[in-house]
Amino acid sequence: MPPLEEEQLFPSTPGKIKIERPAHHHPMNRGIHRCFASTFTMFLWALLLIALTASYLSIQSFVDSGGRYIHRPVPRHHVIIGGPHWEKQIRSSAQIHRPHGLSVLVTGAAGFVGSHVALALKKRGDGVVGVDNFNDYYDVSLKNARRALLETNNVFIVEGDINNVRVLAKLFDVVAFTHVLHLAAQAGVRYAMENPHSYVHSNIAGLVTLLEQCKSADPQPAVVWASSSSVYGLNEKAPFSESDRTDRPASLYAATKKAGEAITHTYNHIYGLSVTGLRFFTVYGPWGRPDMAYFSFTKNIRNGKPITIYRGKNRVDLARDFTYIDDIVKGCVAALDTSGKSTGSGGKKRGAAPYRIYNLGNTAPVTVPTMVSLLEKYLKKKAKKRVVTMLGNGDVPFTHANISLARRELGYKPETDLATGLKKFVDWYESYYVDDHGMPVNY
Ligand SMILES: O=C(O)[C@H]1O[C@H](OP(=O)(O)OP(=O)(O)OC[C@H]2O[C@@H](n3ccc(=O)[nH]c3=O)[C@H](O)[C@@H]2O)[C@H](O)[C@@H](O)[C@@H]1O
Repeated sequence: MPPLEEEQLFPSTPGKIKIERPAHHHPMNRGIHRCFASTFTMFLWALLLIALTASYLSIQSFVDSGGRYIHRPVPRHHVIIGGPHWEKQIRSSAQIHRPHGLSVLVTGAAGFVGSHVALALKKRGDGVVGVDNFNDYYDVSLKNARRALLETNNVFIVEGDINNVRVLAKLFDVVAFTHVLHLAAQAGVRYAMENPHSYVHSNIAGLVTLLEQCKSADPQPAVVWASSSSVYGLNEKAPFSESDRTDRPASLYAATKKAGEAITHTYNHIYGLSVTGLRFFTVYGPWGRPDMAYFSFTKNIRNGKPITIYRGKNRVDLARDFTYIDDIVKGCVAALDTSGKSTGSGGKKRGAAPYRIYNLGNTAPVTVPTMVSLLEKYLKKKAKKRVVTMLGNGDVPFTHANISLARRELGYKPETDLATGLKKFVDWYESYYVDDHGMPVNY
């Protein structure tokens, strides 16, 4: 959260109360008036005291709860935003090296999808600047390793939260971004039951802060952002099409993504921002997220630890339309290339701008136990399985994307099946988690 200004913390209400002068100055009136005035003054002081105590308590509880529910950003070193050296790094990172290239601000650039897309854009000659708060939701050293990879490719990641107005304003001061690829978010479906406020902080408040910056920018960038397959919630019609119902989310995570779709629509409608929402379907692959099942199962199987496999109602296996990262990268890049321009500038709309939503899935759901047997095969080790029926934890029984719209309008065509993609993941995992002598390490 940006720091609150002093005026917001201590509203100057007392100074704004106007005390009317009495019309008569009769001594008795004066006595009554003095008595009344001193009672009134005491009353005012009491009010002031109560107001100050209340605002102190509410600030205190805000600060307290903030410390608990918002993931702690873990800076690598003292972060300085601004100054000639910083600006030089940003400009160099944003430099476009091909005709008609893009200049893209990638939020969540140290994340799984963010780091992959940032690299792909840079490699084809686009300008890319990242922003990421490096929070400790999962292993920060993995985020730092992704950052190191990006830095060797001249992609600079600014350490900052998307809720930080000053960081965003500074970035837009230095670079006229043509596009924003907004991937920073609190991810994870079931974790929303443990830490609901972190979802509101990043997926709602952070999104609005970013959109405010985008709408005021001149020129306005086009915005492409990560929604989620989870918005389909209790939808049972398969495969899931973009026009299907999305008003019955099964988790708070899904609800914040659905809210994001509504929020981005208002910025498109009022300010002429070009908006594309991408509904990702369980993205996996090398450099992935350790909180996801395929990743944590790999770790546990390799370390001989048990894994828990959730099962749905009537002992039905859960299934996911697992989508490989390289396919998702192509979908993101195509969405950026076809986004169309925002029409507004400096907060004023000048005409209608595109508002689009696409499924980016694989169209081939696979059950969780099948995913586990593939891992067992590649790791050459049997999993110690614990199967539990898990209801009401935010999970949906299956996901299955209809990708006709993305195929038609983005040329999106997933090419990697789960067996091939998981093999690539396990190969990466086994090369990443080794010591200096090439021996496997537990992390
Ligand atoms: O497609 C999406 O929209 C979402 O995909 C994933 O969410 P999820 O499909 O729940 O991915 P995992 O957490 O990797 O779970 C995959 C499957 O494994 C199951 N699972 C998970 C964890 C576990 O310990 N055991 C287990 O059986 C889950 O119930 C689920 O069916 C991502 O985590 C979300 O960020 C993303 O938005």
